[in-house]
Amino acid sequence: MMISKALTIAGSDSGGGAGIQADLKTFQELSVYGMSAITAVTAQNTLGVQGVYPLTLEAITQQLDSIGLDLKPNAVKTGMLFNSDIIRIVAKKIQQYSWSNLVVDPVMVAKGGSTLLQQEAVQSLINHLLPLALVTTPNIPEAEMITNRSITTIDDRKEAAKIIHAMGSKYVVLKGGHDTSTKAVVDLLYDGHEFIFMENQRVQTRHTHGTGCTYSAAVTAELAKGKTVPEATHIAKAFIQAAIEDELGIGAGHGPTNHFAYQSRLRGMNLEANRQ
Ligand SMILES: Nc1ncnc2c1ncn2[C@@H]1O[C@H](COP(=O)(O)OP(=O)(O)O)[C@@H](O)[C@H]1O
Ligand SMILES: Cc1ncc(COP(=O)(O)O)c(N)n1
Repeated sequence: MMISKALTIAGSDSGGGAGIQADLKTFQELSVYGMSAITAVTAQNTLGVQGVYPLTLEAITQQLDSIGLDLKPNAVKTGMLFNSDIIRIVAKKIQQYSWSNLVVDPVMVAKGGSTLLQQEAVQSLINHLLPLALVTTPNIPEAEMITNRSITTIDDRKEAAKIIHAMGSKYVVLKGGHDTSTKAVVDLLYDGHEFIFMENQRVQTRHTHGTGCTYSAAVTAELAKGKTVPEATHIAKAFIQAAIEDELGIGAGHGPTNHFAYQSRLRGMNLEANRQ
């Protein structure tokens, strides 16, 4: 059996809703073999981030070498990278091992406000990582940081997507979760030529911890299986919508999304179809 393989290079979330844990759960649900290189350990739960412990460059390099010298990921994603030294070493290893299908989720700030990428590292992300990206998936505040512009209108979003594309990312998904002014949640996909709007009903919930990680992991899993970027982002949007809608209600704060939901629904539909 030939199984598709995906690698996540990101931070660990002890609460299990975001970071490495969200990525591996998503890979598994989408039938992709998951691998991980951990950049930082966070002490985190649904109430917030209690501690951030970046790993040494040696530990990060060794994990990437262990994977690069043996296992060949079909797609790779980056999440929390924390500082510019980590970004530089990650970019170097991605090039050294010729890893393609790179999804860059430019994680900067946790939902509760804790810093997951130091301010001075944004320029390193632009210089070293975006030129390697097949897809970059900023939310609105991240796109504002990368482009140094404020984003309020749809035209602002389009302009920001163009700027990020010009920085070297072949596709840009500017996610719309942070724009609460409309009933729909609209993600904007840009390929350098045209804009595709991907839209779903906004779910009224506080349980959105790890939505960005889960979404970009789903894109990565589908790319690993050979899907195109428009196909992968379409499936990822359905995956995250199901994960937010079927909430688990875990924890006293901003709970995790439901990584089981997408497959449970598909199984349900298959059962229905078999009954007819
Ligand atoms: N309340 C919601 N209802 C439905 N989809 C959402 C909701 N919040 C976020 N999403 C979707 O989840 C993904 C992550 O969105 P976003 O919140 O913008 O990013 P991040 O989690 O990185 O801050 C996007 O595909 C977005 O459309
Ligand atoms: C280790 C880690 N990585 C990323 C996030 C961002 O989470 P979100 O996907 O909700 O923006 C997080 N809270 N913790």
